[in-house]
Amino acid sequence: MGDDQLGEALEGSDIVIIPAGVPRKPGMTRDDLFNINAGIVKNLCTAIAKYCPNALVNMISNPVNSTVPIAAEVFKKAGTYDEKKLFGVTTLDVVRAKTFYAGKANVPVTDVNVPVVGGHAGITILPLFSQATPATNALSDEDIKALTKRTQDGGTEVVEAKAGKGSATLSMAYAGAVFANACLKGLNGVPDVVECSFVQSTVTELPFFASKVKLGKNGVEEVLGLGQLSDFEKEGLENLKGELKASIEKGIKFANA
Ligand SMILES: NC(=O)c1ccc[n+]([C@@H]2O[C@H](COP(=O)([O-])OP(=O)(O)OC[C@H]3O[C@@H](n4cnc5c(N)ncnc54)[C@H](O)[C@@H]3O)[C@@H](O)[C@H]2O)c1
Ligand SMILES: O=C(O)C[C@H](O)C(=O)O
Repeated sequence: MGDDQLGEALEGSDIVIIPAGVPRKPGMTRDDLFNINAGIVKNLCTAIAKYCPNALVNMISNPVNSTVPIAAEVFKKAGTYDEKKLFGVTTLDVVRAKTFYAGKANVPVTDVNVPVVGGHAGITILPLFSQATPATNALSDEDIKALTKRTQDGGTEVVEAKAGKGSATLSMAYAGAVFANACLKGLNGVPDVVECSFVQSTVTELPFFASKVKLGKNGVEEVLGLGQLSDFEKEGLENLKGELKASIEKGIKFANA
């Protein structure tokens, strides 16, 4: 298997999920994967532009905060870019936020929803527990801070537990399936399909940002706003912008070098 078979694998695809590349080892940040994964993603996106330019792309390969902008630049150069069709998969952050919230609030996880906005690395992952449903009074400010930190560090926790044998795989498979299924539902005209994703955005001044996105027959139907934030979340939002901006710019620069 290799580049020779890419055309055959991609032709006719409505959706392409990209999990290719190296995972972190303990002590690494997602950005430490940039040097290897940026080239892999660039190569795959060049092939997507050639063989299935209309497909929705679900980007899983890290660092997502940079690989999504790389993909956008590759598609722009090829003349195939459609901002409605490019998604950074941040569903695992939502899965984690839901799980940790359900445990602390003592509610069934299947009933829980928590939007997670920003990006997909460290402090750029911003769970909005003030908007979690079902609402609860059982959580103190300290609890919210701890849940936020655990959500932000969830990937690192797994990488450390696996001690050099990779990163989250089964939970990512679940999250990847949830997100791809939502995309397929949207393509098939199912109404009101909403998931968080890292997409081209005007929600903040940053060109890419994760927030709730309504999915439809052409991919993104609407990028939804942030809603009411708590003071803690407002502070988190301001604090993440510098790192997220730098990661986005790094991807754009790489793709145009
Ligand atoms: N977005 C997320 O939430 C999330 C979650 C988990 C993992 N990840 C990322 O997904 C990526 C893969 O992680 P993993 O744990 O599955 O790693 P893995 O090593 O288990 O799998 C990576 C796969 O990529 C393939 N690959 C390597 N180079 C390739 C190339 N040039 N072209 C095509 N395929 C290639 C390998 O053969 C392997 O099958 C990593 O970058 C990881 O950080 C992201
Ligand atoms: O943490 C990682 O390196 C993999 C992935 O991004 C995750 O959140 O589990």
